[in-house]
Amino acid sequence: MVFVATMTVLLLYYLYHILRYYTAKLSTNCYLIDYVCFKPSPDRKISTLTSGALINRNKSLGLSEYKFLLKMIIRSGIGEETYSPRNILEGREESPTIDDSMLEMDEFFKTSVSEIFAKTKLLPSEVDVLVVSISAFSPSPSLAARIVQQQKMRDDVKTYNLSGMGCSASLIAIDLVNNIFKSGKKTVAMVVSSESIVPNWYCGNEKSMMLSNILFRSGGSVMLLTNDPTMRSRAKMRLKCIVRTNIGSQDDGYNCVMQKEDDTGRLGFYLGPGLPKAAMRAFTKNFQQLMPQVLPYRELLLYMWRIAEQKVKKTEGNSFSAATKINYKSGIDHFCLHAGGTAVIDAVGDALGLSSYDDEPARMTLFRWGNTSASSLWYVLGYMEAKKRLRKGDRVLMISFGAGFECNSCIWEVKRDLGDGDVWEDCIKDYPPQTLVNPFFEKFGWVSETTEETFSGNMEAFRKKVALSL
Ligand SMILES: CC(C)(COP(=O)(O)OP(=O)(O)OC[C@H]1O[C@@H](n2cnc3c(N)ncnc32)[C@H](O)[C@@H]1OP(=O)(O)O)[C@@H](O)C(=O)NCCC(=O)NCCSC(=O)CC(=O)O
Repeated sequence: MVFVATMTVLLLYYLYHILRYYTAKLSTNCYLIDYVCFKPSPDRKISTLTSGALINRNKSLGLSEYKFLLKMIIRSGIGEETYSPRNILEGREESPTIDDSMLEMDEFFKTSVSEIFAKTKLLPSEVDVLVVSISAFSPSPSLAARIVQQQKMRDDVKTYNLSGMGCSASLIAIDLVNNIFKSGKKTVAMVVSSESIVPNWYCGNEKSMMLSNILFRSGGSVMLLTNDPTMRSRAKMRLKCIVRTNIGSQDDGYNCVMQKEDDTGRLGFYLGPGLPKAAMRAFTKNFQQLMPQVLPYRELLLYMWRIAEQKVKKTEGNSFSAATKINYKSGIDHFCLHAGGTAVIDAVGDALGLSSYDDEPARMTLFRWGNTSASSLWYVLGYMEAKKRLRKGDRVLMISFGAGFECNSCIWEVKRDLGDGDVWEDCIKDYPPQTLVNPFFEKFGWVSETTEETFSGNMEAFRKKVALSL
């Protein structure tokens, strides 16, 4: 009798631990419950005419800078409907205040954070972990604390505030959450990603710093994630793997994106001409690590064979040129690329042999929203969803780049057919448009034909003509 009782207790004890082990294992998955992107109000749109007036306010620009800006704007892949902070629209870009920066953040927080709770029917009090990734505005108390205050979150919520980590910070935040989830304790995490444009509008005339004014626009995204297996039927996607690469030990990688002052002391973001090359180097390294987790064995063997062949024959090129015949689409269904700029999208697209269908979500995001930095990936994903491209079982590759220089990528598995329109709802039927040409050339094309002699070097007369074109 005693023996049977002892054996039963022992059996129950082992069963309990086996059950706990498997429950904990199940709770280490990372599920994306839902996400929302921010759509600022229509009065914040920055059209060709508003941009023209904005450029004309910068008295430090000479004819060569006007020509550069015109060329860049025409080639940027950015359309007429992106959003700017209010201080810039009000003509106060040279003297931003903390209140201006807070206003830009608050409009996003108050709309999108509230929206995700309404959408998921979760409560702010159910959030255990909050990670905010906003790179270039880091006030005290932190922006994470501001969200806790606005949403009246629990006093044991664990907050993390990632700053200075650039456009790739949203995947860095996901990586952080994924690592927290590995503890096995059931957790709900919220990631809030955006960028602050207000304090970083560049009012000088250094070309590599003016470029950021053309590319970066206001936006933001909020994601709710969990490792709780009881919530997995509600989840949109499950994280399969995430790979992070940092080439900051190499000077050109470290220096190619940098917040700095120009020679006259004007603050801004420097985007070096070497950025696309650094991005490709980081991407090559990142992808080498990601590939074994993505490609089917046949493609993987083919890839390794090609690399070996290249080494034996001592032919030039990176792992992508070695692997030109590799079919990446055999392991990935959708390519969610950071909408950082046309050169970056082109480079990744060429390396992976992507079709115009594959890179359409990134190009359309750049056109409609501009480079919204850390949040841009989620607008790209939103485009895929609004187009009803994401089907149960599909794999989505997200690739992001950011200051550091970092390339971070991950694979998501779609858990059910998705078709939420979110911020694309009212316009998705118009995309892709017939042309991505913006009206800058039509309005200001004459600038490229202008020489110093045309205005006898009189920039005031030149600016007056620009004003008349508005
Ligand atoms: C700016 C562009 C749209 C221009 O397109 P083009 O097809 O015209 O490009 P191009 O290379 O022929 O360049 C045209 C002219 O611009 C000049 N030029 C190009 N890039 C420049 C730069 N960064 N600084 C200064 N000049 C630059 C070239 O020398 C050339 O000059 P000339 O005419 O005299 O020969 C593209 O180059 C682009 O998308 N670049 C990458 C943008 C970028 O850095 N995005 C990432 C943002 S950072 C990010 O997203 C992450 C983060 O911040 O963390």
